Amino acid sequence: MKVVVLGGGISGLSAAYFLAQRKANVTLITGNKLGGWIQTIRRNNEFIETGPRSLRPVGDAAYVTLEMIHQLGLEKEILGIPASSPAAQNRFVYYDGVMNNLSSNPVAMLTSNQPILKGFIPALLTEALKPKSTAMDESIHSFVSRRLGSFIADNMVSAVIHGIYAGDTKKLSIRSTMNFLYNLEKQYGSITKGIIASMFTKKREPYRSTNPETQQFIERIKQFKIYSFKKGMNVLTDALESKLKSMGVQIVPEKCIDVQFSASSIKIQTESRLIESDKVICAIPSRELAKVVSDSTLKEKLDSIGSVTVGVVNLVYKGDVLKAKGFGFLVPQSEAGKLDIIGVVYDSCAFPEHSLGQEKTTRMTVMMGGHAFESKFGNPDLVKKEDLLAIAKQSVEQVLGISSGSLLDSFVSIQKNCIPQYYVGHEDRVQDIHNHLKKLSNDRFVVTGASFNGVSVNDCIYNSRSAATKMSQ
Ligand SMILES: C=Cc1c2[nH]c(c1C)Cc1[nH]c(c(CCC(=O)O)c1C)Cc1[nH]c(c(C)c1CCC(=O)O)Cc1[nH]c(c(C)c1C=C)C2
Repeated sequence: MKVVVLGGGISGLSAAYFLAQRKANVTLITGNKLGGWIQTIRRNNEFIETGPRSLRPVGDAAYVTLEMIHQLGLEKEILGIPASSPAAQNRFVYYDGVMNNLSSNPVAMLTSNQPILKGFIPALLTEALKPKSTAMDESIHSFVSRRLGSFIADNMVSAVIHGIYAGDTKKLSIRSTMNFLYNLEKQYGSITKGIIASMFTKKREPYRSTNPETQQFIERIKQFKIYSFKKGMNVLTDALESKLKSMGVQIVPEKCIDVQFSASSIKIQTESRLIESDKVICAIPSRELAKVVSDSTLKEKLDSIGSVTVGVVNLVYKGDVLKAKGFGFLVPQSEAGKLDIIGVVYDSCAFPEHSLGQEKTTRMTVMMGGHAFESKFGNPDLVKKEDLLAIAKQSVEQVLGISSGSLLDSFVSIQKNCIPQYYVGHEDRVQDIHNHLKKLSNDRFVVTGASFNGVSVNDCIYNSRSAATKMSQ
């Protein structure tokens, strides 16, 4: 069976891998950026990441990722962060002019007297008395305000959503982004009642590898809170590329410029060739696919899935400049008038091994814009990188009390449309796209990737595996 995979990011690479494992004849059309958003850069003595920088080893999707990592022979390349590390324990939210610690220890957090936790315990206690909504979907902000009050929605939840989607809680769907909370209300009438009830319900068996050695490896890595690789995240995409070559996958480093559906096959036009295939797994962003299909209804549906741009500024300071160690800090939407950044990851706290020099350095990544990119900084194509650098530097130095003379290196990237946004109604929109594609291609063209069903690297790999299983039947 001949299958074409579109997309050279983690979704495309892993879809090609799972198909090749299932003995399909695979052609992978990667475009010119293998690895997609995963890009590690070695600068002087530091590895810096401009995209995803760590993985979480929790849940079925994570276990599938770990199984693949083991099959790729990367077990010795892993850098794990134990639960005792400050990077695993402390996540800060900059609110009301101070750093609030959303510590991984819930008792320590709830008994602390931090401004962001004002009214949190009473809100939790009264949540169970609030009526259940019958709406099929609503915004995160509306859901959280209804159940826990607008203070928690505006501050704590807005900060957390900045740290995952760089998105606007008033537009994002509760059903598609925080499905566990949505389901608790639907099933038990309340989040708190649902949490208590689920403590007494039997849990579904987690995903297990059929290979005992692989399962042992998964159990070992599960002990970490997060992990990366000794030479950064590109270790994973590079290993996939090498493996695909050794499995006989044909890699075409060209862009797809046209897709035609016909009764018997699908025709993919790249910059220099026309490839005809029985089946296609499309793992490029929804809006990119919209540009290369001619069916106007499909185009419109694909274009309705939005995305946001994030300005990513990597900074390297001389010495240890962080007074409080942790994963980093987030800035809620309520602080947007005071600070022009949405979050900062303290990379050197999590992965000190990514600094190779003799002298101590502090590496951090400042995230800017997201849903507010255009209103804050203007058109992403016209924004000057030096302006973003100046804002990022000034913001972290002010908030963290760092002396400006200690900056050793910086790197700015503008990641245009890097995070898909699951707006209210996303679930129906995605179903509509699947149904339409089914009609057009008789189930021979499926879409996967971060635009549809989960933005994390683990979700992308898991969904690519499901698509590969479906296509190889
Ligand atoms: C400030 C911006 C961002 C930071 N990370 C991301 C953005 C936009 C991107 C991102 N972060 C997470 C995911 C999902 C993948 C996953 O591994 O689950 C994505 C796409 C994970 C995540 N990061 C934070 C939270 C609460 C989560 C959810 C899962 C978890 O609990 O680990 C917090 C967080 N993100 C950033 C910072 C600075 C931060 C906390 C201090 C940066």
